[in-house]
Amino acid sequence: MSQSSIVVENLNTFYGSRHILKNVSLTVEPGEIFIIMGGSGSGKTTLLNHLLGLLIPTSGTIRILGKDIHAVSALERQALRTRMGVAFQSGALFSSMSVGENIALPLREHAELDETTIGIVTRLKLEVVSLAGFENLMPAELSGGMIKRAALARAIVMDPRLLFCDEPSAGLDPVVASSIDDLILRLRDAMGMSIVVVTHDLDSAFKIADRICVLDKGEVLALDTVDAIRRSDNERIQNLLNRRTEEAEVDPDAYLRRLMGEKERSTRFGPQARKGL
Ligand SMILES: Nc1ncnc2c1ncn2[C@@H]1O[C@H](COP(=O)(O)OP(=O)(O)OP(=O)(O)O)[C@@H](O)[C@H]1O
Repeated sequence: MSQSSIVVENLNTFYGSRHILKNVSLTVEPGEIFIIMGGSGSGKTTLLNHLLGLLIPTSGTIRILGKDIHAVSALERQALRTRMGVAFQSGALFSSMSVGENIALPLREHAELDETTIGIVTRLKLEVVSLAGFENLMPAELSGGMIKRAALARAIVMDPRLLFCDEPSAGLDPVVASSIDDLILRLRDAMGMSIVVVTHDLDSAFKIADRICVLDKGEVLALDTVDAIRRSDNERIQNLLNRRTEEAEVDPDAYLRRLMGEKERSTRFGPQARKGL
């Protein structure tokens, strides 16, 4: 069997005396789309920062592409990072540079390529994310969805073996969010890299995930396939899934009844209804 792209073993993190990540162990396999989910404050960003080598664990190990990210030399760590692409939630494009310049930046910093080749690679990657012809626009001229696409183009410009996406559909309307999901699936199929996605968006997670890691208060509550997570009878997982239902589905009649001070009659959100999720 081929080597896992990421292996995390017994990761513990403290912020001061607060135990934030508790004995987290997981693997991410080659070509897998691996989702990290969990409620606010559950530790998703902290875990992502660990996978990127930006935080030092209190205890435990993190192996990226076979290397312990904190045991290697600074030079090796730098080399590892060039094999990892990151698309940040905000896009994190430089506002003073055109879209094309933003995407070319990693090539200029890390690859020894002439300007013609940099231009070709940049335009190729823009094409991959359906932004061909937009290279001369400035980030401020892009829509929210286009910013996410440009951020993905920059993240893949070095042909990474690992791609990390932080809340790729945050702030987008459902149609645009779904097109970003499709793009993530397409990137994995075309480039074969492992993709780690941090998201709050359950629909997106269910659509693109091979496996989902559910964090709860810094612990791995579940780590399994989409089907297994959906079928889980673990109450905490069901609560997490149902939170989405309650937020997403506002029953206007029930709302009015509540405002009128009537007792809830509808069983729509009752325990039986939840089981049908
Ligand atoms: N630099 C820090 N110093 C102290 N505590 C922190 C720090 N960063 C995060 N925390 C705490 O660690 C816990 C986990 O935070 P984290 O940002 O990883 O959660 P999250 O799941 O990404 O949340 P969200 O979805 O709201 O972004 C939270 O209780 C948070 O308050």
